[in-house]
Amino acid sequence: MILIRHAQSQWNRENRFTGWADPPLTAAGVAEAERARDCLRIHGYRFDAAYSSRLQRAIATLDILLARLGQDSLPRVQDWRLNERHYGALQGLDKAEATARVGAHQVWRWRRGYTDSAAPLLRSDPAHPAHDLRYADVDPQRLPGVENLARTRERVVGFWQEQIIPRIRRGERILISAHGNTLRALIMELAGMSVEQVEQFEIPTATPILYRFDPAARPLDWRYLNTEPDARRSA
Ligand SMILES: O=C(O)[C@H](O)COP(=O)(O)O
Repeated sequence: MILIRHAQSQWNRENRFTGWADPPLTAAGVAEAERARDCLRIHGYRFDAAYSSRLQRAIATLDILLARLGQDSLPRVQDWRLNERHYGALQGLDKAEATARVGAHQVWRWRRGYTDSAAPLLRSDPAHPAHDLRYADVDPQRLPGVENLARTRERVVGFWQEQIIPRIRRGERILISAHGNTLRALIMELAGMSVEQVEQFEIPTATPILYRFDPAARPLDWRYLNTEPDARRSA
């Protein structure tokens, strides 16, 4: 299985809290995704199933990866449970401005703390996902106005058990394009990380992670694939 955090988005570049907001990739992000795709192509990766969140930065990253792997026609599933952790009222704020206002430690707790979360978006707020038609098929009670990493982990693990484990048991090769915090939560679960470990764990954009499993879908190990042009052949 290959996991990948989407390439640089407009709000990554502007250093703004993003969560379920939906900025596009930047030109640098497109180039980053193309480097990841070349890395997968050189190693001959092919996939039986492809998943992303419902946010365009993850969908576009997946499309770029599949296009030149000759897998344009592979069906893609967009599952809301792969969306980034919902950042509540922080969404859209500049991370540096937030740091100036409340201090680096508080901002770190919001971003990396396992149980911390910011103020929620109210259900009456038009920006709450319950008003977004893209989630019209989801039970509105399940749509968050803010999440900590623990809550994010619950929905990602639900997705994992329902969608991915049966495929791995059938020997299928899976590609998942998602987000920094959903992948932190998923790898915490698969690798058995402690809360202290996951709080220190960062995932770079557009860097493929190769995850291996035994036939019973028990995780064996994982590593990053090196996308630097000179390193690709020997990775
Ligand atoms: O949602 C965001 O702002 C980013 O995708 C991830 O942000 P983080 O590094 O602050 O968790």
